[in-house]
Amino acid sequence: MIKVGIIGSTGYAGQQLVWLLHRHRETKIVFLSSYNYAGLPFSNVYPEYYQFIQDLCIDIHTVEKKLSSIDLLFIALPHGKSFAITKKALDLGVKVIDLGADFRLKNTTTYKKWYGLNHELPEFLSTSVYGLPEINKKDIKKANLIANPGCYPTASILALAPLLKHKIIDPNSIIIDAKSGVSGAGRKANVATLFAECNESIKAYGVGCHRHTPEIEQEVSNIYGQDILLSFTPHLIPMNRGILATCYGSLVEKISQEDLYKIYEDFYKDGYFIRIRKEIPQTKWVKGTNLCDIGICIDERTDRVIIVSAIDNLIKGAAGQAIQNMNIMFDIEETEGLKFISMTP
Ligand SMILES: NC(=O)C1=CN([C@@H]2O[C@H](COP(=O)(O)OP(=O)(O)OC[C@H]3O[C@@H](n4cnc5c(N)ncnc54)[C@H](OP(=O)(O)O)[C@@H]3O)[C@@H](O)[C@H]2O)C=CC1
Ligand SMILES: CC(=O)N[C@@H](CCC(=O)OP(=O)(O)O)C(=O)O
Repeated sequence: MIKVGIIGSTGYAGQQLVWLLHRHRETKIVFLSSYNYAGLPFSNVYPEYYQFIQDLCIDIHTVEKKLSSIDLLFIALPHGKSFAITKKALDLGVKVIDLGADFRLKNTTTYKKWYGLNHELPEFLSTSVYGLPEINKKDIKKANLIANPGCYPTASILALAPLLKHKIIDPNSIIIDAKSGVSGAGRKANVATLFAECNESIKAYGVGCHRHTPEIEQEVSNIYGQDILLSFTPHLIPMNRGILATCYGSLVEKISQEDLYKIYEDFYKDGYFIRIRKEIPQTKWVKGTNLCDIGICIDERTDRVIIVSAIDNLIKGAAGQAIQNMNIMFDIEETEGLKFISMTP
């Protein structure tokens, strides 16, 4: 049994970890922690867990005392809040999976520029691993610290990786147009995600300046083997969960739809969670699952390729991917606790 603790368990991403781990056969939750709800039962915060999860939420000081009783710490806190506890855990030999962004960007100047914070643990960046299993599985196996990818980057990088690995598109032609449900913004009060503000409306935000841009650029540059700059525009959609990323690139030479389909199938042949679809996917097909559905279209008129990927932001975009990483790190079946089909309707 892998003994785990969850910090930030009362947020949307943390709560989703609890939901998934509850039925994971190889883990035991040792503690859940919260900031505002410390001392209260988890099921007071989320009454749907009544009878199933009886743990009290503990505070950060109690977490520190309990670190030596776990094998793995999940952290689901806002940016900039993970540094101190990550160091304490790693010093005690506890592995860490951080669902936030504090260890994703390898360059501290880039982190400062996009997050407005000084990086407090630069010495950990050379060994932290970007936890996208379909790309970095070998490194994840050996890692002690995983930077779990952002939700938009997960959908975007998985959509673009085969095109870049095989140099099928001009790397400077990439445009990503992505949409997210409101749970992507977290549970904290936020005027933009109030029902009356976002229902019956769609808006672009972070246009030209969203902090996931450098994260996507870093990872696609690694895959391509050369620095890439791209355009990324996120949109808020009035639904609870889901991300749809529509990615465009200019072909460097003509390729048939069938050949490109084969390239994608081959690239993801070991990726249980990646489904290369003959149709263009919808978020509904992956809602509540750890799947990423990818649809491919060659636009012969413009010599562009259009790739559409769909994920659930809280599962493949956060908690599910974190558990997939845990499974790989602890050498258990990669799909343990994650084999769901979306619930319809
Ligand atoms: N939502 C999503 O789709 C995704 C989120 N992530 C990342 O996961 C992390 C958590 O996000 P999410 O669950 O959405 O956010 P929420 O706002 O829903 O939850 C944040 C959690 O952090 C705790 N917290 C808030 N402020 C502090 C603080 N100052 N010190 C300690 N704890 C604090 C909260 O505690 P309390 O409840 O007690 O206030 C809560 O448990 C973030 O880094 C986010 O970027 C990554 C991918 C997708
Ligand atoms: C709809 C919405 O607001 N989404 C969030 C993305 C959340 C996420 O995955 O991001 P991090 O883990 O990098 O914070 C946003 O755009 O800020």
